Amino acid sequence: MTAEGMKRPIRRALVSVYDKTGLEELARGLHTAGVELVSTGSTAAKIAAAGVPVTKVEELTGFPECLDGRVKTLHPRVHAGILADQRLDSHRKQLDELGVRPFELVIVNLYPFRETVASGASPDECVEQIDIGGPSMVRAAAKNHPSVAVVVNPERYDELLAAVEDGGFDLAARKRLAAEAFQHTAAYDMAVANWFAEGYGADEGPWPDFIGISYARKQVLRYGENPHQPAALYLDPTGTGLANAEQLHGKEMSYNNFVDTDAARRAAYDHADPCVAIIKHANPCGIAVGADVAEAHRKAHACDPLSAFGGVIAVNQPVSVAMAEQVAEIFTEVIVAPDYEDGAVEVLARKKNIRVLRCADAPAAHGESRPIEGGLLVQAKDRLQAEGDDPANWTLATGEALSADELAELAFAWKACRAVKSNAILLAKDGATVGVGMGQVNRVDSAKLAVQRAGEERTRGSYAASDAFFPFPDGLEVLTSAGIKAVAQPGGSVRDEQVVEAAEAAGVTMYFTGTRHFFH
Ligand SMILES: NC(=O)c1ncn([C@@H]2O[C@H](COP(=O)(O)O)[C@@H](O)[C@H]2O)c1NC=O
Repeated sequence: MTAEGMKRPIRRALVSVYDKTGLEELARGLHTAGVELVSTGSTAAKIAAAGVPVTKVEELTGFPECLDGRVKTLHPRVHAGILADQRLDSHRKQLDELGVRPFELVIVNLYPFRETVASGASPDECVEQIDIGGPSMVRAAAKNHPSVAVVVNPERYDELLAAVEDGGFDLAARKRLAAEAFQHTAAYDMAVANWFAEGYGADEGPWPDFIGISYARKQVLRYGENPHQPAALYLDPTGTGLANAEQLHGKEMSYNNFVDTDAARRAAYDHADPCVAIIKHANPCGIAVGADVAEAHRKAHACDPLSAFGGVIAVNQPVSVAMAEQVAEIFTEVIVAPDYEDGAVEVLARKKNIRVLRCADAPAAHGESRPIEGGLLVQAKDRLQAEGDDPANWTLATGEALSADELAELAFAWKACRAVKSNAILLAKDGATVGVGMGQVNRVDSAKLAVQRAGEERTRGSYAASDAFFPFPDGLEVLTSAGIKAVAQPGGSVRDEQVVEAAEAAGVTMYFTGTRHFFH
């Protein structure tokens, strides 16, 4: 037998758990298998109440649990029992001399620090929930995995009982458990370190001097952006957002599906009315609002049906059966919505492959980050602001002031433009995009693309938005000569005067928003 396959029988276990899920069954099972149990305060009380013999830690240490539980297991009799390397004659001899008996199993889970912080508890209450003795035992047992098995997750109890009855865990299993244990304490410490950094660290503005990130693998993906790139999806500890969406139907999500679905949600949630965004390669090929989601979808799809083929659809409200019927007619990679009305998923499921996702959370408002070589860029999310994105705060740069309805049309174009990769020029009419020019390295080409996509008829009388100022009049002139009615742009170029003159000469209304929405 290989060393990896060698099992270590479990005779004595140390059990100290905050989360007591499954504890009684576990204790009974261990006892039946002949394992002696040693345990702390209320864990021991619960085991004893279940009629299972248990030794209290304080009987073992000869020292009372004290300081409101701050000191329970922090004792050499406990830690020598966990840390003795049973492969070494010298360690076994020392344990004998000291009268310490070894543990072969440690079962611990930690005080709920993260949950306590999330509950809005006071700093003192949060600090009290920083587990000290628990991580010490977990780390000690994980370090000593050649001799000790460590279990930190109640979901492993069934597996644990099966292993105990089967002669114990082999070394390979103890290594896996040790890896899980160190992940558990590392993620725990990361939460503590972040909390301290945010509250007590040397901040600069809102930026803590340390950001700890812990991710746990959710799934291995078929491949990454391209088939030769291996890829996987990891989850952060928030348990929210797209990465945690529930898949109701369809093929497994791919890397690109996730990227596009993220972009689609970003676009769809900018509008209060029922809104549908259709995304290809992280850019919108249609965004529209409507009286209901079915109408919004028809309008969004009409923007660019050619590009919408194989698109990713996000909706900001539950999908109706009527909308599902429409989507089922079009080849669609993914649809994501906060929910689905009765029967809608069944209609969508007529297409075998379409991935149907339910994600109840709106996209999070907190910061966003982007790794660069050797570092991480972090910024506040580009949300729509009260100023700048509210037409009430815009400045009329030239032309006739728009009516309230017309201004709402221009505001829709402005908001929709935020979801387009820079340089972005977007044309809209009747609460729907009609032409989107995205991702060009100059604004003139983006303008040309938007006009070309909209076509002559739809461009005439449309409402245009530019994600950043026009550095020269040329980009604007592409739009005005194609007949747009009005345009919203941040303003702020050194050549604003020339740009305003060009708009004036064309008889086009121009508003300065004062806010920029670059999106790279
Ligand atoms: N201080 C200690 O020596 C100590 N030893 C174990 N704990 C924790 O106490 C909890 C279990 O305590 P109880 O059995 O009293 O419910 C576990 O979450 C364990 O991680 C401790 N608590 C905090 O550090």
